[in-house]
Amino acid sequence: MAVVLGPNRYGKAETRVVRITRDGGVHHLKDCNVSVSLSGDMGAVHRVGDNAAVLPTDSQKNTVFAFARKYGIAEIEEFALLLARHFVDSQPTIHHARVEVEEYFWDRVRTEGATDQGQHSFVRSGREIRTCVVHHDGPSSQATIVSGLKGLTVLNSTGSEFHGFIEDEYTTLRPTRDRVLATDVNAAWRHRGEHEDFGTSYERARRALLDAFAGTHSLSLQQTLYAMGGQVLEACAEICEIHLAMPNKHHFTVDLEPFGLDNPQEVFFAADRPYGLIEGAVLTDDAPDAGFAWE
Ligand SMILES: O=c1[nH]c(=O)c2[nH]c(=O)[nH]c2[nH]1
Repeated sequence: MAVVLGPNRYGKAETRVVRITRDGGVHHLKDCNVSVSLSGDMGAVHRVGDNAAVLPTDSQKNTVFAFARKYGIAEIEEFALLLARHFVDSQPTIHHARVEVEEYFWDRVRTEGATDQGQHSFVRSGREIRTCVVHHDGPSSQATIVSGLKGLTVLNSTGSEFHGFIEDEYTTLRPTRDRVLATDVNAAWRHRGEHEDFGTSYERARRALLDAFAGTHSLSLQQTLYAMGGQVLEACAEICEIHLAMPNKHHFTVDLEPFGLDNPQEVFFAADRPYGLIEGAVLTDDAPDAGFAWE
């Protein structure tokens, strides 16, 4: 029996980089978490510890900071592409780069009455986290770009039903015609190509997700998921595939009868676990092959 090296990759995970751009007294903040993962001619380092082909993860981290200084961070997809291309194109032993970036939003602090407030004071936003994953494997092939978001928490206080499901000997769930539907939207969408306005595209996709969540009278979270994915694809011609993972954040109507009280859908127990986890992909029928986009 012979032992061989299987798929492998390595890189610096979670470089936290904050880029401040000074526009006179007005500052702009970009707060990111960058994870680099490289692969290539890594047989010798695994077999005999020969590091000649290895670009240290420490250098990868330094590159993230240096690029943030040299080029700034506009859209996270552009920054990820810049890094991915740099690692593959500058190092003959590196054949593939995966760069993942998370962006954390900050809002300006604005104080009543003061005119110069908010120019350099920020409060971490309660918004979702914006994400992207870029793969690049050399000048001959197109990079793949997946954008997305995590933790977009939404709730419909009515307009949701769940009935008609299988009832077996273990079923206790009662069918309902009116329930609270809440979820944390985790979504990742694949762009058809490289040349996008990623900022506008992100806002359009996010808007479509929210519009579809609010606008769908839901018979199941699965139906809502499909409607949300479909609306993103309809609103954004530059996107060909979307993956969604949505926990069903159950809100159980509390039985207040022991206290002589009714509860006409007003008081809920918001359980945090266990939760139903609904996952699915929606794509256009002409979506090109995904390649390694989802790896
Ligand atoms: O929208 C739902 N989908 C399910 O599959 C499910 N299962 C469950 O217990 N509640 C729900 N709700």
